[in-house]
Order: sequence, then C-alpha cells, then structure tokens
Amino acid sequence: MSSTIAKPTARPVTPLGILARKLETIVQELNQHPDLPESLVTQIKQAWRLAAGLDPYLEECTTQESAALAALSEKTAIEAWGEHFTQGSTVRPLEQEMLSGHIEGQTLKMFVHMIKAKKILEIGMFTGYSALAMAEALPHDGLLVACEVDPFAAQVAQAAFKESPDGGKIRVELGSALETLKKLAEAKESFDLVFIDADKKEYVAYFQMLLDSNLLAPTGFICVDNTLLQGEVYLPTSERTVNGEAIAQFNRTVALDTRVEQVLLPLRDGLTIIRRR
Ligand SMILES: C[S@@+](CC[C@H](N)C(=O)[O-])C[C@H]1O[C@@H](n2cnc3c(N)ncnc32)[C@H](O)[C@@H]1O
Repeated sequence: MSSTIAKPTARPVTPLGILARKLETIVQELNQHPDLPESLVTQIKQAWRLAAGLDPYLEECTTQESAALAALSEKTAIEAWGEHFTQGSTVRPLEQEMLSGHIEGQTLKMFVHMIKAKKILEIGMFTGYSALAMAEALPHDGLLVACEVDPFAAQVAQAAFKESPDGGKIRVELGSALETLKKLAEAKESFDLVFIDADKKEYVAYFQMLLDSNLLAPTGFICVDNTLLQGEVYLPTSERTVNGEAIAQFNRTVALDTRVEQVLLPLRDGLTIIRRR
C-alpha cells in the first residue's frame, strides 16, 4: 500500500544548489549587520543572484519533460520514503532527491538521439525517471535494461512505465547490480550506452566489469552520475563522507585508466562521459 505526504521541498544536492542556499542564508543574515560596507552587501547579493538564477534559467530554456515524466517526478516527490524505510517497505533508505530530473533526463535523452543508441543499460533505476527519459529517445525496437535492487522503487517505476507509450522498451532486472551485470556479461549482452547511478561504493566495480567484458560495446559510452558528489571530491578530504571518498576514488581510477578517455561535466551533481579509446 502506497503512503504519500504533502509535497516536501527537495533539499539542494548539487554543488550549485548548495552554494545558492548558503548564499541565500548569508543574504538573510545581512540585515543583522547594518555596519557592513554597502559595496560588500551589493557584491554578496549579486553572487547569490548569479548562483540562484542558473538552475531556473536552464529549466526555462530546456524542452519540457513529457507528461509521463512530469507525473513520475510528482509521484516520487510525494512518496513517504522515510516512512517506507522505517516500516521495511524499502530495502535501503531512498529519497526524492535521488531522482535525476528534467535537465539531466533531457541531456541523457539527447545523448541517446545523438549516438542513435538501440540498447541501453541503466545501473540504478530508482522510480524510473532517467530510464523513461532515455527510453523516450529509443527507436521502437530499442531496449533499455534497468537494474534496481529495491522492489518498492521498481514497483513505482513499473507502474509509471505502464502509463507511458515508451515504457514497453524497458526491462527491469531486480537484484544486486553486480549480480545482474555478471549475468548480462555471461549472456554476451552488449550496450551502446550505460548510465551508472547506483551504489557509489560500487562505481569502480561497475566500471571495471563494463570494460573487462563486452557489456560496453566497442563504440559505446558510459555516463556516470554524481561524479562531483556535492563538491566533496574537490573540498578538503577531512570533510568527505564515505560516498564522497568512493567517488573521489572512482574519478581517480577513470583518470588513470589508459583504456578510456573521459570528461566530467558540471551538470547537476556532475556527469562524467567515458568512451573506450
Ligand atoms: C540515485 S538512485 C537512481 C536514480 C535514477 N537513475 C533516476 O535518475 O531517477 C540510485 C538507485 O540505485 C539503487 N541501488 C543502490 N545500490 C544498488 C545495487 N547494488 N544494485 C542495484 N541497485 C542499487 C537504489 O535502490 C536507488 O534506487
């Protein structure tokens, strides 16, 4: 039985979002310091506007998401994820902030169009937003295999896929991603595009399995989410969480691997694109 809550505001989970929120707090506190020079106050307010205005502007200039994606985003936002975990309905703590969203979904969709992908692998599906966004760009005979360990999240995703004309292109593999990758590799499956967005501590293992097998097609691309991990990867190491350290290690691994070339884009929480040399 699904339990929902009044739509909570998502907390910022990107370097830019966190920066904008911090500057907003500073701007609010300026009133308590009437002795500050006016030029300093003006510059702080300009910095806040510069940071806070970017994401809304990107939204405004990007093609609107489909009705199915908008509905899925809304459904994910009102699920009582905290309650689901404490009651044992989900196997791991999940939260609405995990959903990639409009700008990243549209970016991935563009990549699918650009490389004319026919087979996509997603590692970490959650409620299916990025999977459905990419599936919308696949041809009718295209396939997206989505790995997800949490049955509740998978159930929400599958219900949404049923409501979309593109949902039939998605096959959900429920279980540990590493187990699923092993099974897909043994079955000699190969993918034009792989989107990594599951357990940050397993990113290196996913990457190695993709490259050591035929899972990544010779001309395929890997897109990896959260490679900035809220800025933790470039902030002092003493401030890093376990996930921050895992992503820093992943970024180093990729940078040192001579089999690939890559670029880390500052999109949302960092999106790295990798290809075989
Ligand atoms: C950040 S969310 C994915 C968000 C999704 N790609 C989107 O854009 O909406 C990460 C998901 O990976 C799943 N996950 C974490 N560890 C996993 C594992 N070892 N195997 C499979 N799925 C895993 C989590 O349950 C969660 O639903």
